[in-house]
Amino acid sequence: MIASDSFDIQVTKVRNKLLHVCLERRIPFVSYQLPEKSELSTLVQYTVAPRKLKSSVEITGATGFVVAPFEGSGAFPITLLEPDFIHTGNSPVDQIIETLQKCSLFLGTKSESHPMHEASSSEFTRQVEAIKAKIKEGVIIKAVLSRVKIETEVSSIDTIELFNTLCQAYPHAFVYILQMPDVGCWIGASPEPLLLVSDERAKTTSIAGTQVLGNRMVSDVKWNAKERDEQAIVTSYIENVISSFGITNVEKIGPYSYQAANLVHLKTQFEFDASTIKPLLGKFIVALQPTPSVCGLPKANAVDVVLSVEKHEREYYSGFLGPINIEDNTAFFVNLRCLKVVPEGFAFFVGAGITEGSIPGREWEETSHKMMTLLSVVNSVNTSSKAYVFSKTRN
Ligand SMILES: C=C(O[C@H]1C=CC=C(C(=O)O)[C@@H]1O)C(=O)O
Repeated sequence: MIASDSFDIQVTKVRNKLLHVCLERRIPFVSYQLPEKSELSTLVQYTVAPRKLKSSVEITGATGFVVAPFEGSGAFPITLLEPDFIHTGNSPVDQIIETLQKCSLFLGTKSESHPMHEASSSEFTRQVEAIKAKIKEGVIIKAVLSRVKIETEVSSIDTIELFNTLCQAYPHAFVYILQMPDVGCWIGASPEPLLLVSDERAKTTSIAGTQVLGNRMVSDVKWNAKERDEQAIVTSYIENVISSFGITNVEKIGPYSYQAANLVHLKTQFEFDASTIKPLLGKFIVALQPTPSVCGLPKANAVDVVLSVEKHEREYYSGFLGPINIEDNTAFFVNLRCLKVVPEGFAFFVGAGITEGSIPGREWEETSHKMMTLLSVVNSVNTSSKAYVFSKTRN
């Protein structure tokens, strides 16, 4: 073993200890890995419960970590964790663990469990047809249809180990685990930045159009008209939002093929001077979100169609989340490729963009492939933990 490996193992062990105490004591926390950054950050709030915001507009000037639902209904509040403690790298945890072990403030937090409806493939087909009918009527030009799948065979999985494995498997994604009152415990590996703000520059992206990569090189992937249309809808929406804020000199790159785990998407990136949006951060996010990559167009009609067609609550799936002003990072991601820990096991949330050219069976398959981003890692962790339990019982 080389020295840096043993250092990493030590760092992970220390962080695991901290995260396990937070989980056990139901203390609000988030641990995350930003894309292309190997160092993780863990934020813990143990003195008071995280703040509920009435609107994402309130995030302007805030410091902490925000989690916002797909749609701002009361049952799933926009939540801002304002950390009492931040852990990065190998900083010591013994003292904070001692404090957290004595913290009983959140032990009575009820488990955030809402009944969830799993659509069958025939129900999904009917829903795709219902959306296509709305497109024909001219009510919308695109809507994203999502579904939930609950995996029950996961009781032997340690969620912290799952999170660590996801961090290693997906260094280009935003990987997180979080637990907050009224939000619950969520784990994800999002490929979609909503807004990244550094000192001087801001970046946003349009992602839509999906294929399974398989054995191909990313550069060999060819896109058909339906996929290009789907991506163009998201791109033009984002361009309109940017220009409605009077932002000029926008550098636009794409659309180009972009690998996200087992999949490839079409992506367009926009970069511009951050000074205009910094004082209007919340307003800008409200204008961007939910983008047609998770909702549809026109936005208000698409929200209505999605809410009337889907039989489950999206909760925090397809909302956004990320740090604000934490260690110089303000980085929001669309909450995709995610799961919620529920009493029955893990609830996976996935969706696909429906346009007039959509074929229901293909859209169902696409959602199944999207689910594999997390499910393949869940299965690998599950197999290794079952093998461990088996070898322990035999010895
Ligand atoms: C809605 C999801 O993906 C979005 C992001 C990339 C490509 C998408 C698509 O091709 O439909 C979706 O817009 C999801 O992963 O649940």
